[in-house]
Amino acid sequence: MTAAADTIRSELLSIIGKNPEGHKDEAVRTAFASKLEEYSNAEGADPNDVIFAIGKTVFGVDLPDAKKAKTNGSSKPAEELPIVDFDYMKEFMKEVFLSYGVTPERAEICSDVLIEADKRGIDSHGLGRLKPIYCDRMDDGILWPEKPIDIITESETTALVDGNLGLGLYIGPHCMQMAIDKAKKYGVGFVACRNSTHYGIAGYYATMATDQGCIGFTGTNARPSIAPTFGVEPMMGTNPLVFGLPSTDDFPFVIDCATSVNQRGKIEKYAREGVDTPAGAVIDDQGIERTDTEGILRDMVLGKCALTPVGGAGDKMGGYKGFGWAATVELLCTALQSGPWGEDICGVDRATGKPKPMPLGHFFLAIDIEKICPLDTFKKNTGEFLKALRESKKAPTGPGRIWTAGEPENDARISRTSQGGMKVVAPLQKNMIDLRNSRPGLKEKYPKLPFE
Ligand SMILES: NC(=O)c1ccc[n+]([C@@H]2O[C@H](COP(=O)([O-])OP(=O)(O)OC[C@H]3O[C@@H](n4cnc5c(N)ncnc54)[C@H](O)[C@@H]3O)[C@@H](O)[C@H]2O)c1
Ligand SMILES: O=C(O)C[C@H](O)C(=O)O
Repeated sequence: MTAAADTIRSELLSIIGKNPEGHKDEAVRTAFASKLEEYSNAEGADPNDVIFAIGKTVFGVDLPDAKKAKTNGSSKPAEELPIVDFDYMKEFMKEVFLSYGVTPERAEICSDVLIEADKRGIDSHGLGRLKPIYCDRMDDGILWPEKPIDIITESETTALVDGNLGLGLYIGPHCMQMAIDKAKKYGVGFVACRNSTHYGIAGYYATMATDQGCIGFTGTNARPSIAPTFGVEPMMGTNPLVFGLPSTDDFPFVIDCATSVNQRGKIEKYAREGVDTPAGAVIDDQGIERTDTEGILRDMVLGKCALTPVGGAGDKMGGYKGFGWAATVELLCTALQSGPWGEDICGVDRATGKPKPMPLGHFFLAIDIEKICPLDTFKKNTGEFLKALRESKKAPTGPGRIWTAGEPENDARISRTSQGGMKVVAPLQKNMIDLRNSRPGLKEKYPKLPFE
């Protein structure tokens, strides 16, 4: 949120705070209505801000949707953003990878991992990451578009792989397929990987396993972000710890999330939308909560603030559990691989500010279910339990529905597909235009993008 929007919002809160019965007073109602409209026109105001709901239900001020703020970094409200077809978007991303010299087969898989994030509604890790993360790192020479994948050690059921700082987006699928192939032969397959780079949504790999009748398990480390419980220094990546299990549902059970309250991509998304980071997700070097999104992103690079583990800071809500899971992932990504962690993978030389390589580790485990019990039996057992969870008694205070992991992503896929694709927010439109204008061959292929 911009400082101007923030100030107006504080004024609105102050009107509410100072006038507990203000909604009954015509003068207060008028003042609130005009301030709310001012807020709705301020750059960076959040159209989903609860203040609009308070305005409507308490003060009876119902601004038309189009007035509810400049959204998504654009002067257009969300409903006016262009919807771009997924296939178009995937092809565009593939062309970008090809323009860097990535082979067609690998460019295809890299763009598939990214578009899958957008299809699943994981906006933090799809098109939004093409640039700044992957393209900028290739431009900076800290991540290589094309490198061999070397097998360092291998047995029937295990392997250690070296990605040579190529794109994690093709190294990840390669390693998970190795683990699945081993599982299909011997029951289980475990692949540890070193010298890789950012591999995108971990759930992609768990789903590769479930699609092939396996239980999938994966994790990756990442640039240091999470502080230990009772600490303030970013020591661990946001380190997703992810399981996938097939079921009779139309979608697998996939618990795909970071071991921090918020991951960094989500904070980048808040920045694109111009909104604050929710309190509790970030602390400064004194352990004080921070919500200023832009400042957080800047200071995280310098290691001056940290993300809290799942469960939050301290031990009241069990933050030490998230801390333990994040540490487990970091260990599984470094101990077998003798890989670096912490400042050695922060991506920036903190003395000079220059970008530096960030060799990451991943792990992938696949278990072939048929080697233990019939796949259909397993799916039926999982499906029945998940259905029972969803059908269990709902909290009267909640939305009246229970989801199981993987379901929100399935819902997003259905609704986005039915709307014809994805909304491309203004900052991402700009990134696409920049890439089209700067990458060889793209101007000819894309003289006009769908939103131009
Ligand atoms: N490559 C990396 O370094 C890296 C690091 C961190 C995160 N990530 C990726 O970022 C993505 C988002 O991570 P996140 O931590 O923001 O995830 P999140 O907090 O959005 O949680 C997503 C998970 O929770 C489930 N879920 C969501 N709402 C639910 C509900 N109401 N009830 C039941 N289940 C629910 C989803 O099905 C999903 O499994 C993931 O794909 C993750 O793999 C990648
Ligand atoms: O951005 C990272 O370094 C890891 C991950 O993708 C995240 O968003 O936290």
